[in-house]
This record gives sequence, C-alpha cells and structure tokens, in this order.
Amino acid sequence: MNTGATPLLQIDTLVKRFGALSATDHASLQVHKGEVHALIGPNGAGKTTLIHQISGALQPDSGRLLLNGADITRLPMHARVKRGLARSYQITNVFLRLSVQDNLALALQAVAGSSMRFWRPVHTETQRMQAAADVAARVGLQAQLQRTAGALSHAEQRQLEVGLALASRPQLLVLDEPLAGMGPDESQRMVALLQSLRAETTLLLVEHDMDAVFQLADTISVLVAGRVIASGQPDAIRQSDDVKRAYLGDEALPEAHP
Ligand SMILES: Nc1ncnc2c1ncn2[C@@H]1O[C@H](COP(=O)(O)OP(=O)(O)OP(=O)(O)O)[C@@H](O)[C@H]1O
Repeated sequence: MNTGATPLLQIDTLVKRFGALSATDHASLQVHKGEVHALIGPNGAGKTTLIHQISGALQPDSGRLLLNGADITRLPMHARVKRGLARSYQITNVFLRLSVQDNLALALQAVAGSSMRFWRPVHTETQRMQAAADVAARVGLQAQLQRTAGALSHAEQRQLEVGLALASRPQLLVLDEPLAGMGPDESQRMVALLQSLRAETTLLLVEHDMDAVFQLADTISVLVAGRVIASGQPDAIRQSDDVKRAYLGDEALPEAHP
C-alpha cells in the first residue's frame, strides 16, 4: 500500500555481516502505515537477522533504519518501543507461572510512566487489571484471564504474546513466525486475529505459511541471500520469475484463488 507518504518504516541499504557471510546484503524496503507487510524467503535468507536489526537486538554494519522518517539505526530497543515499534517475542517475555491477566497487567505497567500511549489511561491497580482484561479480550483470551500462562495451549500462548506486544499500542508490530507450530484451526484463528488488528496497527511479519501470507498481506517482500529481490502486491509476487526461481525446491507459493 504505497500512498506516497513517508513510510512508517524505511530500511535503507542495510548490511549485517557474520564473518565472511553477508546475512543482510544491502537490503532495502519500505513498510507503509496501515498495511500488513510479509517478509518471506527461503531458509537462511536472513529474515530473522533483518528483524533483529529492526527491533534493535542486532546492530547493522552499515545502512539506515528510519521510523516515521526519523533515524533509529543506533537507538536501543527500549527507545524504539517508545517511538511505537513493538516486537512480539516467542514465549521469552511470557511469565509462565503468572496468570494471563497478570502477564498483561505487568506489560501495561512496564509502559506506564513513559510517554507511550496506553491501552487506556491506567492510574490505579483496578484500572490496570481492567485494561489487562480488555487486551486479553482483544486477543481472544477473555475466558483464560485467570489461567497461568504455562497452562495455556501453544496457540493461546502465541495470542498472549501478541497481547503483550499490543500493550504499548505500537504503530508497528513486528511478528516473527506467528503461526509456527500451529495446526490448521489454530492458524486460522491467528490469521483472523491478525486481520482484526489492521485497524489499529501496521504489521510486519515473517512467516513460512504461504497460504496465510497470501491471505493476509497487502505487500510481500522477498528476501534471498540477504537481499530484497522483490517487494509488491501478492499477485505481482506470485507471478515474479525471480521469486519463482528463489522458491524452487523450497516451499511452493500457493496458487491464486479464483
Ligand atoms: N549469530 C550468527 N552468527 C553467524 N551466522 C549467523 C548468525 N545468525 C544468523 N547467521 C547466518 O545468517 C544467515 C541468515 O540467517 P537467518 O536466521 O537470519 O535466516 P532466516 O531467513 O531467518 O532463516 P529461517 O527461515 O531458516 O529461520 C544464515 O546463513 C545463518 O546461518
């Protein structure tokens, strides 16, 4: 979705080397406000490495990252979160012994006191617990409020992670394989949840499930050997010879639905 406006996120000729390997090799792409943008590519293409640089977990060797036109290349992770960038981590920021509500209340507390926008203004413990319940409902966990996170199914834990990332009301939510390890029904539920987030945040996701990617994404960027070889609407990506070549022997791209 290119509106001609300043991109929400601009990745400009980013380079990240591990020894002799360029895991990110002058990668450039733009994520526009309001879109669901999927980053795909064969195994080892450099998707995770790129996501780490966007979140601030890894520093690029050269190139720039701009959020709303401002250079964030050297900003630490927490400063990026303050500017509206959130990344959903797999399990690592879920407290397995705490309830769903307490996990979300802690995430809300973590953003309180900063200049971030809240799910709703949270001043008291009661308000914080209510706000946590609201976020739980947002990600489909309203019936699981009092369950400990460790007792949730894998898919429910992934929903909770999305909720934790939503606590800071991000402008850009970065998701690393949100459907990993899910069965078909669970995947469909997560796809529906991600669809429903469109109105409130821009999504950048790395995902191997091509059916889901082609169902969800407005824009797909294809990374091969650290380079973005194509970026565009799903139909253009599906028809691109470069992309077909890159996927030979790997995951097949789904056929267009009539
Ligand atoms: N910390 C590291 N040190 C050395 N090499 C690394 C490191 N992290 C990643 N790599 C290498 O960089 C390349 C890109 O890896 P990356 O994990 O980013 O790819 P990916 O597209 O996310 O792969 P997958 O789809 O299999 O998860 C790979 O060749 C990988 O072995």
